[in-house]
Amino acid sequence: MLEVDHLVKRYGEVQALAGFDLSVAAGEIVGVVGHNGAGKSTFLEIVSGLIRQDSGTVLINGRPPAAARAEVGVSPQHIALYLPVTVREHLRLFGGLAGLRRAELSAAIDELAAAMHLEEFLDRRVGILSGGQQRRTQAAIALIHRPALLLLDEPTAGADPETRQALLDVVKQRAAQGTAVIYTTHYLSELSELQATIAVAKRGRVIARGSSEELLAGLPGEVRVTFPDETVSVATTNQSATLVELLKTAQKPVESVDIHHPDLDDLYRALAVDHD
Ligand SMILES: Nc1ncnc2c1ncn2[C@@H]1O[C@H](COP(=O)(O)OP(=O)(O)OP(=O)(O)O)[C@@H](O)[C@H]1O
Repeated sequence: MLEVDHLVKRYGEVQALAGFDLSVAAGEIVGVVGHNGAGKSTFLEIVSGLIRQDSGTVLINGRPPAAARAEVGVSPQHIALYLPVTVREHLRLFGGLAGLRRAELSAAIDELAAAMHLEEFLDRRVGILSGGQQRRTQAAIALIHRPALLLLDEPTAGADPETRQALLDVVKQRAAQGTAVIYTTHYLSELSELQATIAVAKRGRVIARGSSEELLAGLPGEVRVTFPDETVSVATTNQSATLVELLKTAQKPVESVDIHHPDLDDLYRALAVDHD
């Protein structure tokens, strides 16, 4: 559905993308993770048709971004809304621009308002909404015309748990209906919940791709057991077996145990070591 081949983009001295490759199938959710400045937003801006690459290709159902705008829904990282305009007017405007007719548009607004918990403030001006409510409005704009490709750039940044869950549920539902989704986030737990394929971006390239289980498998976690006079800490890929062993062989009272499972931070660290 989306084929991205060797994208390169420079901003003066800064090499934002240095050969970025990614493919996404219909119905697939790909979570793009990576340190600040890895090139995630630049990649999404090119796929959205907002900026142009220096070289490389992007094909959305066989067409370049400029010819495929109607098929793409975008929720940018930074809130981009018209403050004096209501939520409903935003959805009407963007739905209308994407070609939805009256009845279709009203039905789409009602459906999204319910799914994203927007009903209560549908007729309020965006300028007086909270940050989380603005986030939900921004995501709803991306979804209103049922795009075949959904680009969500940190859609849950600063969102409360209710907003986050509403968004995750809608994304799962759309993917199940065949929408291809690219989702950038710094929260690996969201990508696990979405059962997303993870693409790790580093310095303008995708350096690893797989499920979170695949990427985290083999990374060591840690088991720490605290005794009255010392703390023993063991790096291990099998935390429960290591803990049982430590407790069995302990010759003194145990004050506390602490198990650390590998997470996104460990993944970042491991990748940094492997690829520097
Ligand atoms: N308009 C611009 N002008 C100059 N440099 C830019 C511009 N946009 C991005 N950059 C630079 O390109 C690099 C990649 O930025 P980008 O925003 O794509 O990273 P990111 O992975 O989305 O980061 P974050 O997680 O912080 O959102 C950074 O070094 C950034 O400073």
